[in-house]
Amino acid sequence: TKDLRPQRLLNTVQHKATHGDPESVISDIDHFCKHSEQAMNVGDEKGSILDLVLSEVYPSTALELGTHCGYSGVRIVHLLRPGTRLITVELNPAYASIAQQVIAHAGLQDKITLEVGSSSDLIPKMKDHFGITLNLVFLDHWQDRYLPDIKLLENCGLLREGSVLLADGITCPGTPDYLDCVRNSPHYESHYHQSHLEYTRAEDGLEKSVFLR
Ligand SMILES: Cc1ncccc1-c1cc(O)c2nc[nH]c(=O)c2c1
Repeated sequence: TKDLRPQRLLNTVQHKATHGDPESVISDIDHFCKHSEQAMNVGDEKGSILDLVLSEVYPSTALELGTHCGYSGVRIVHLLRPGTRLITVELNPAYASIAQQVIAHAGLQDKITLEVGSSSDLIPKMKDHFGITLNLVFLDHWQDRYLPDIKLLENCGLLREGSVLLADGITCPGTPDYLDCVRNSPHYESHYHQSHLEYTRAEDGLEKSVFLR
């Protein structure tokens, strides 16, 4: 049966959040997820760590893997300089449709390119299509894809010295093979920001890894 939570989340954003106001979209989604039902967005606690890393990196081009309902995409673009472009990739067309409407409600549709499809298909097309290297990659799609996708990003020449990878779900659901790589490879400098699984008391955190080339 179709998961109706994303539609209910969109309804609450469209009825409660102020059109064109990203902060009200973010706080409305947090309120909905805290008081109504669980969702797979990064949430307010880990979201503050995302904000902190973003303010340090201040990327001009960013890639997000795993759009879900658009919460973190809105959070990322809202903080960045006007010329910044975010490419966000979502495999599930139903989620992508919800996210597109959430992003539009926040008034950020001109700054966010939403690509529907698998990261492994879309990443190889990014160099030609966008002709850029990425300052920031936010990994929030599926933990089994984190490691293969960063290898793909490296091989496609999309990372440069200083590119920052920020990965969600490090402890819950957990990404052991990815962690082993970024923490032990000489090509990455890694740091774990401990936090909690969105809207719960379970431990989780974000891993920030700088690509050293
Ligand atoms: C929903 C949930 N319940 C219990 C444990 C973890 C999760 C959970 C939370 C997230 O933020 C996720 N983000 C991207 N991809 C995921 O698979 C995912 C899973």
